[in-house]
Formats: sequence, C-alpha cells, structure tokens
Amino acid sequence: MSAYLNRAVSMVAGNTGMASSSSSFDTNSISENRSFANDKSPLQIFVKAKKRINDIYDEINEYVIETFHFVNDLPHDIDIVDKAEKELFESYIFKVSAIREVLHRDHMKVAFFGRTSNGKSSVINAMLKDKILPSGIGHTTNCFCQVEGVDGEDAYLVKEGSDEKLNVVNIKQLANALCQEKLSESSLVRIFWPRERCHLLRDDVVFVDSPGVDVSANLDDWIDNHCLDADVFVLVLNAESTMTLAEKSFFHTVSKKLSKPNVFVLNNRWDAAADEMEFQDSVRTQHLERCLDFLSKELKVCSEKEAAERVFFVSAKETLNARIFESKGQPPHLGAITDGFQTRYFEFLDFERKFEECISKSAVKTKFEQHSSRGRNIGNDMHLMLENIYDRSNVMKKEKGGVKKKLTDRIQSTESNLMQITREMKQKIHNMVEEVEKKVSTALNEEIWRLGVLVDEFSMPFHSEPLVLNIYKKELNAHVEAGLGSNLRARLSIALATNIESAQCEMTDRMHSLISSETIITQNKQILTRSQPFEMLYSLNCQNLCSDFQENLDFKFSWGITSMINRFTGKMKTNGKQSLTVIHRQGNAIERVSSVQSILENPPNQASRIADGITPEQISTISRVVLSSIGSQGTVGGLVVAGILFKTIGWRILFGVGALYGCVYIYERLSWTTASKERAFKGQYVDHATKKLKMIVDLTSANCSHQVQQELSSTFARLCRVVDTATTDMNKELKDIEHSLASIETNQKSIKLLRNKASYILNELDIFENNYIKSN
Ligand SMILES: Nc1nc2c(ncn2[C@@H]2O[C@H](COP(=O)(O)OP(=O)(O)OP(=O)(O)O)[C@@H](O)[C@H]2O)c(=O)[nH]1
Repeated sequence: MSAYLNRAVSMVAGNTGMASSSSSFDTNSISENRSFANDKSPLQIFVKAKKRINDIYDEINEYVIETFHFVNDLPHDIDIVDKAEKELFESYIFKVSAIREVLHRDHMKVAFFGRTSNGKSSVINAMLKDKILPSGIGHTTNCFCQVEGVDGEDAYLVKEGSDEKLNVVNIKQLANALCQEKLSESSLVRIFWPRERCHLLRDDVVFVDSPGVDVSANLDDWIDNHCLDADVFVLVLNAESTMTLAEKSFFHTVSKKLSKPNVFVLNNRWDAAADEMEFQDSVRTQHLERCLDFLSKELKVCSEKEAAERVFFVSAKETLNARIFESKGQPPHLGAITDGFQTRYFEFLDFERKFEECISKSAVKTKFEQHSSRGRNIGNDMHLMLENIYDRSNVMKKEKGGVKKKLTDRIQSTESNLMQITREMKQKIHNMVEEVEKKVSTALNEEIWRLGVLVDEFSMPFHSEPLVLNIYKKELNAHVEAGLGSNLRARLSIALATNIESAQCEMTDRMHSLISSETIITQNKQILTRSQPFEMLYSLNCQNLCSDFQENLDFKFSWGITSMINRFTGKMKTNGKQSLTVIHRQGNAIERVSSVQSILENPPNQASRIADGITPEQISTISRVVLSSIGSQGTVGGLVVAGILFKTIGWRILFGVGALYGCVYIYERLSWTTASKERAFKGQYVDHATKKLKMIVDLTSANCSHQVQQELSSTFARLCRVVDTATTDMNKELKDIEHSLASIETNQKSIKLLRNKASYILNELDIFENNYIKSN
C-alpha cells in the first residue's frame, strides 16, 4: 500500500472515529466503518438543525396564532389595541406559515457541472450507490435532472410544468423517458427516488445533474434557474485532459452571482489517467496545482489551504461498481478497473466526507440563519408590541382606578349626606306641620267668631214652613261651608303654598346636589313640576256638622220664667263647653279626629251631656217643676205676695207694673213676625254652628297639617327615590369599572405570559444559532 493510500485511510478512519493502526485492511472494513459512520454523518447537523428550527417554528406558529386570538378577543371596553396592530398581529400568522412551508421544502442541494462525458451522472450514481441517472458515451444528459428523496417504495419523475408522476422502474426506462421528450436544456426533470435506498437522500440531499457546460450558451439562465439555492457545486473534470475554458468561465459566472460558492473539484476518470503509472504523480501534481490556483487565485472562493481539501482524484465508475458489488454482498474490489482502486476508492470516500461536512454546514448557515433571523424579528416585534399594549393597559388601569376611587367616595358621601338631609328635612317638615296646625286653628277660630256675619250675609227668603225650612237649612249650611272655606283659603292658602313651594325647592336643590347626572336631574325636575300649586282642603262639611240643628221658632216671652231659666242654664253650658275643649286639647290629633267624629255622628245626646251635664229634657223638667211649684203654691203664695205687695206699694203701682208687663208681652207677641223668626233662626243656627265648629277646630287643623305633611313627605320620598336611582346607577357603574379592572388585570397576566413566551422563543433561537450557525 502506498504512502498516499495510508494517508487517505487514516483520514477517513480518523473522521469516523476509527483508529487506523495497521496498513493491512480490506474494503469490507471500509464499508463497515462507512455504515457505522452514517449515524454520525455530518449531514446529521443539517437534519437535526432542520428538525430543531421546524420545532421552533411550530412554537412560533402556535404563539402568533394564540397572540392574534388574544388581541382579537380583547373586550371592546378595553381599547388598548388598534385596528392596525390587530392586522399586524394577523400578518405574522401568514408570514410564519410561509416560512414554515419554505422550511419544510428546505434541503441541501449539490449541483454537478463539467463538460459532457466527464462522468457527472456517474459521480452522482456512485454517491447514490445505484445506477439512477443514465450515463454513457456521448451527450446523454440533455436537461437538468434533480434527484431527491421521497417516502415510499416507488420511484417516479415529474417534468417541469407538469404534476404528472411518471413511473420509473429502471435506468433504461428513465433514459428512454428523458430521450423521448424534447426537453429544453435548461428545463428541469425531478426524479423522486425512495429515501430508504440511499442515506444521502434520507438526509435531505438533493442532486442536480446538468448538461455539459460545453454544449450550451445559456449559462446565465442555468445559474439563475438552478444554481442560486445550491449549497455546493461539484466541478467534474476529466483527469485525462486539462480543465477547459468553458468549465472555468461557467464557474467564474457562478462566483460572480453567488458570494463565495462552495466548489469541489473532482478529477474523475483517474483510473484511466493513472494507467501510465510512471507519470501518475507528475500528472496529479500538475492537475492539483491548476485546480488549487483556479479555486484560490482565479475564483477566490477559498484559501489555498482550504482548496487543498476541495480537490480530489477519483474514479466514479469504479466506485459505483464497487458499491453495486457491495450491495450484493460481494467484495467491493471486484469493481476495480485498474491498479490503485483502493486509493481512488478511499479518495472518493474522503471527498464524500468533506462534501457532507461542507454542504451540511453551508446549508444550515445559508438556509436556517435566514429563518432564524426572521423568527427573531417576529419575536422581537411581537415582544415590543405586547410591551406597548401592556403599558397602555397600565395607563387604562390607573385611569379606571382613579374613576373607581372617585365613584366610591361619591357613593359614600351621597349616602352620608342623604342621611343628614333626611334628618334635617324630617325636622323641617315637623316644624312646618306644627306651624300649619297653629295657623289653621287660629284662622278657623277667628272665622267661627265671625260666623254671625257670614250667616247674616245669607239672603235666601226665609219661611217657617218645615219643608221650606229644610231647604233653607241646607242652603245655609252650604253657604257657611263655602264662606268659611273661601275665607280660610284667602287667609292661609297663598302663604301656605309659598312656604310649601320654598320647602320643596330647598329639598329639591339639596337632593340634586347629591346627584351628578344632569340627565337624571332634568328628568326629575320634569316629574316634580306641578301643574297647579298646592291647594289645602279644609273639609268643614257643615251639612253633616249641623244636621242635628233643630230650630225653635215658638214664641217665647223674653220675661217669662222659662226664658229666665234658659238664660241661667246658658251660663252653665258655656262653662261646660270650656271644660270639653280642655279635655280635647290633651289628646292627639287622631284621637281628636275619632272623638270629634263620633260626636258628629251622635250629635245631640253625648255632646249635650258632656257639654252641659244637663240635658234639654232635664231643663224642661226643671222649668216645669219650677212653674208647677209656682202654680201649685201660687194660690197661697201669690195671694201672700200680692197681699204683701198690695199692702206695701199699693194696688195702683201693682196694677201699673202688671199693665206694663202685659204691654211688653203684647208688644213682643205682635212683633214675632217672619223677620223676627229669621233672626231667631239665624241666631240659633249661629249658636249651634259655633258650638259644632269649635269642636272640629282641632280636627280640621290636624287634617290640614296632615295634608302639608303628606305633600312634603311625598315630595321628599320622590326625591329620595331619585337619589336612590342615581346611587343605584353609580353602584352599577362602580361594578362595571370593577369588572373592567378585573378584566384588565387578567389581560395583563396574559400579556405578560405572551411576552415571556416571546422571550422564550427568542432564547430558543439564540440557542439554535449558537449550536448550529455560530459554531460552524
Ligand atoms: N474509465 C472511466 N470511465 C468513466 C468514469 N466515469 C464515467 N465514465 C464513463 O464516461 C462515460 C460518460 O459518463 P457520464 O456519466 O455519462 O458522463 P456525463 O458527464 O454525465 O455526460 P453527459 O451526461 O453527456 O453530460 C460513460 O461511458 C461512463 O461509463 C471513470 O471514472 N472511469
């Protein structure tokens, strides 16, 4: 084994972690090492990086969707995100979705270029360990052929511009299929080959075979259409000849369009070139120098040292044959064409190892660095937007907190002020009620005192006929009731209405000071505005009051004994009445109402008894007893009196007095006319009505004060209801604000969580970049 071979073996073994302590090895051990190495293939960097970035993008996708839904579902009252921001959040969903699609399609792409028949297809087949692409003498590849892995057992091809999957059973069929179609040289045929048949395809490497660079002038189109996303370029040279201008100029164009492309140079057909063993080393050195110069000095895609790792001398044909034998379980060296197979085979393995390392790192960098940076931009943007939204929610929280405090204070002050005003208004109403009671009582007493004048004003024709008299009495009662009512109204109503109105205004103003809502105040004013001022009802009801009035229109001699007794008892009646008033003043208003009402309902008996202590029957009995006593003893007594008087003053004087008494009697008897009867009737009526009206003075004043109390209390109650409504509204508003605040706090927690998720994703991308991009 030559020294060069030893170097190659140690190189490959070293890369796979296997120590080469002996130069005596066979190709079986190489194949075992190679198989073991697959698991640790440099391509795994790309595979793992792709899986990782896909996982991160799955998280980013979930995150942008979650964030958009959160922002979109925010309650309308929490106006912290505007329409433009929502649209921006939504746009991230589409962006991420587009990146994920590209990511899923991302693969490592290697493109093979060189002159026709240099063995490009053979190199690809050797790498894929199968005769996939047709190869042969002459121009066999007439368009771009891309070999990529597919799940499943069946291979198929898809032509450019078509979705039809054409079955490919074997290489002949594929060659026929490609030849039958008149394809343009820059069109692309995609060959899908089962992944499981080749580890390179399984690890997402895509191979692109091209027509010879010497057969086309459309090199720019080729590069634009097929090379811009290639991670590695392999220039397949024919080691039997020198690099041509066509090959050089193609790569010059490539290096102009792509910054520092990864270019490998394979001096293929080295088996044929090495036939003449004596010149082998000098030819190799010659080729090597030219290639190194080309890469490092002409293309300037790498340093000379790096270029030394990019130039190989191989035999694709031998390698392919060896691998086919190998796949059949036979020793690979059976595929050897000439001497030096092992060296060339090892160098092919070395190329593959370097190629795998290069393409993996390059693809990770060129493809995933971009995705990582776009993911980072999205994460940063969203983090910033969420930061702004959080700040806005904080401002809103503070505002709402301020409103809540003001509202709470207002509710508390309204409640305490309402209690204070209620106490004061109760006292005011009480004072006004007492005042009204006094005023009504005084006014009514004065009117009763002037009752005679009112009765005298009644001018209906009087007749003592009972039927006519009844009508007269009814009309008189109505006249007295109307007169008293109008007099009382004239004396009291205006002042009373003014007082009540001012009290109502005061109540309204004070209660309205507790309400902040102008709408409620306006509505309330409309409700409280009365169409007519307060009108007091005195309810004297003389008709019932004087229903027991019984006139006495019989002639009565004013100097008769009965009249004299009546005058005497009249004095007693006055005293009794005074005592009744005292008794009544001690009771409360309601009791007075009931007692007086009962009096009114049973007027003659009880009232007279309570007032006088002596009933009219008793008076008449007394009169009769006195008269009868005078009558029964008159004979003796009268004679005695007459005798004494006769004896004392003389019969003339006695006769004169008797005649005078008689004249007076006759005069009174003659003047007892209808007019006298009317006067007597009115006098009796005035006495009766005065007596009855005085009984109801307290009742009436209590009734009036009750009306005032009712009026003011109902006004105050209405105002309280209004304040209550306003307080209820404020409480409702407070609850809404509290609910809103709770909602803001919940949303702030969600925003924080989403912000943290953005930071987490950014951190994941950092780790990804450190592991897969910066370390390369
Ligand atoms: N001796 C020898 N022959 C080779 C080697 N590689 C390829 N060949 C032969 O060279 C011929 C051309 O090989 P291809 O793989 O078709 O070459 P190509 O560059 O793809 O040609 P086009 O497809 O026409 O561009 C075939 O007959 C191969 O068998 C090699 O390493 N040694």
